[in-house]
Amino acid sequence: MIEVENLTKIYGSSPAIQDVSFTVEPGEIVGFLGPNGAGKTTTMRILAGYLPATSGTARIAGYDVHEDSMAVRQRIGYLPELPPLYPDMTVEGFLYFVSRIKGVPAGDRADKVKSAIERCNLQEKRQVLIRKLSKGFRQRVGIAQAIVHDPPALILDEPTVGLDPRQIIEMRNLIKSLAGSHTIILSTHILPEVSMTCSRITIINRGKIVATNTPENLEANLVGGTGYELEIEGEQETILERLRLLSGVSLVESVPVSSGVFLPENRGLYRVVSEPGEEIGREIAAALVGSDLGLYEMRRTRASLEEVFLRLTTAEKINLNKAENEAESKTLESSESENQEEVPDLAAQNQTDEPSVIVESELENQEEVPDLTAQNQINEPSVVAESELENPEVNESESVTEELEKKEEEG
Ligand SMILES: Nc1ncnc2c1ncn2[C@@H]1O[C@H](COP(=O)(O)OP(=O)(O)OP(=O)(O)O)[C@@H](O)[C@H]1O
Repeated sequence: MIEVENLTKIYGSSPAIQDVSFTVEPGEIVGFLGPNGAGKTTTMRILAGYLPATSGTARIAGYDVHEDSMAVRQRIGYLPELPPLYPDMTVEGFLYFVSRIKGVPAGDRADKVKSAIERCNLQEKRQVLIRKLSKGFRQRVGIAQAIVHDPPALILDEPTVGLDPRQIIEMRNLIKSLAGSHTIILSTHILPEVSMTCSRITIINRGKIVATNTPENLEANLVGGTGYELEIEGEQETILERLRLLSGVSLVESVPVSSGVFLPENRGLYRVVSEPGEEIGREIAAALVGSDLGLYEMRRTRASLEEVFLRLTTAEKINLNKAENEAESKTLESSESENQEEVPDLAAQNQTDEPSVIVESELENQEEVPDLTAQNQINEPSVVAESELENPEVNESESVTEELEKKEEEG
């Protein structure tokens, strides 16, 4: 449904995104995750047809976002970081307005608006002026305007930004409820956002895709092998020796006991990591249970998604061993190149041999087209005067008034 290939955008001489490639399958929610300034908004705006790429292609439902921008806009709902709301309209009035400029036939508008209001749980705010709504409700109106024409694809840029924890949960549930019937790409810099809502994650850092996978696979792949933490009674050297003899084992070490944790005499903590792809749980248990060594605890460990994200976006070394971590934090001045070696090159698949990059001389003027007025241009060019495109803020109230007057005339 969404296919992005080698997308590059250069502002001046600085690339905001470089050779970005990913796909979103029909009905899927993909999280586009990255730290501030990684290039998420740039990518979202290119996908929504509001910003031309310097090179590369993006297609939605088979239509090129640049070449077939009108066809694309009819098939997407876009929630920008700052939703384009008209504060002097009521929720319902605004959604009617949007449905009309998005080309919903007059006879279908009432049903579409009602459905968007219900899906976004806005019934009680139907007649309330948008400027009187809380941030959370405004955000819901932002989603409602994105889905009111029932587009197959949704592009949501930081949909929970500025919401309180309860509103965030509501917003996540709303987004999840839209999956299946819509294909969704959701950008965020908040990790729990993607792990709770998305079936797949694409991680972007400094304008480049560094990983794309399910949350589970990201966790598993990055660690390489599977880790186990063990509490064993016996002589340390004997234990280490026996564990090292097991096949498929890449690392065996003793783990210092954290302060505040008490272990009886002659008992210690150990960590065993398998070779990539090896499953060694059975062998460990078989080697210890019934032997002269006492196995008191055995726990499988994995890197958390948070560790994966940090590793991919800061090139920090994942180290599951707390003691090593503490020691290492003192000597974190390890060279950048060393760190880079430790980050798996998951992005390699996205890189071409000859990245073609065209520097644009003129940057901003072709991009700052506001959402609603741009839609107007497509479907009903007469609704918004050209001057509004140049100065949307000044003319916003004018166009709203015009719209309200028209609505009054209509009925
Ligand atoms: N209009 C612009 N002109 C010049 N540089 C820009 C422009 N918009 C974005 N950039 C730069 O491009 C890079 C990517 O910005 P972008 O807004 O896409 O990142 P982001 O991941 O959405 O960040 P955030 O999470 O902070 O919103 C940043 O370095 C930013 O400073």
